[in-house]
Amino acid sequence: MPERGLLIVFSGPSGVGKGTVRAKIFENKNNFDYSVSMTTRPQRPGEVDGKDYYFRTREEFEEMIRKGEMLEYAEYVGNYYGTPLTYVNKTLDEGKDVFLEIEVQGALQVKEKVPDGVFIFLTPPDLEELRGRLVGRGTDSAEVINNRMKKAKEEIRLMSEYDYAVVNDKVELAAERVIKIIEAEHYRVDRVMERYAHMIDKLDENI
Ligand SMILES: Nc1nc2c(ncn2[C@@H]2O[C@H](COP(=O)(O)OP(=O)(O)O)[C@@H](O)[C@H]2O)c(=O)[nH]1
Ligand SMILES: Nc1ncnc2c1ncn2[C@@H]1O[C@H](COP(=O)(O)OP(=O)(O)O)[C@@H](O)[C@H]1O
Repeated sequence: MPERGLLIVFSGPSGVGKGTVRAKIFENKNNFDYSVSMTTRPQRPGEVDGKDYYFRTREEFEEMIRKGEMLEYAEYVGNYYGTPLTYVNKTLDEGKDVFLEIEVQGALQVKEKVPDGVFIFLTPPDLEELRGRLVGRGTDSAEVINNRMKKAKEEIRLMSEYDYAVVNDKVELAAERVIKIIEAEHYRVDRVMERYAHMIDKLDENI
């Protein structure tokens, strides 16, 4: 059996740049896979079903919840978003790290279930900059942007629940910081001791 991979949870308020930083991270070859989320929100132009999200109806989504097929899910600005469990488990079992990009409520559910996950919060340098990015992206109406800003403030308050906070001042820098965190997590002493249990277990032997 290969060593189980790490579950990496990457969150931050809407518009902070999660998608952009994630794309930068995945430009490099890494030993982690992206878990494609399921959502009931309408598909945006350019988005591909099965790549950006699995776009599903509310009925289909609720059926998955009923069957216990979601690692976590949340309702966010009127739509469901969630992480299908099968892919995550299969990939971790193969020894690969899995990267989840999810909002805060979902991240807190994962923390309950997988306490040894790596929880990384992406934060904007300031709130004016965050609003500017949401406006600049041009995908949401003024009303939706106001809702997202309100939500963003609640989310930033929950930053303290995470293990790491990365400021997204520059995309390249933020991506580099995340990659370094993941690398370092592999060398945490508790993880290494587990990996090298075959050696630790022999310390009392006369070798
Ligand atoms: N809990 C949870 N949140 C998710 C999941 N997938 C995406 N999200 C979050 O849902 C929020 C809204 O996503 P989206 O509609 O794509 O908007 P955007 O991230 O602002 O472009 C973001 O904070 C996403 O990170 C998921 O599987 N579970
Ligand atoms: N470091 C950054 N500096 C300036 N603009 C950024 C930065 N990171 C992301 N953006 C821009 O901010 C907007 C929101 O980014 P996006 O990745 O869609 O955010 P999220 O996935 O967190 O909602 C996009 O237009 C993106 O190009």
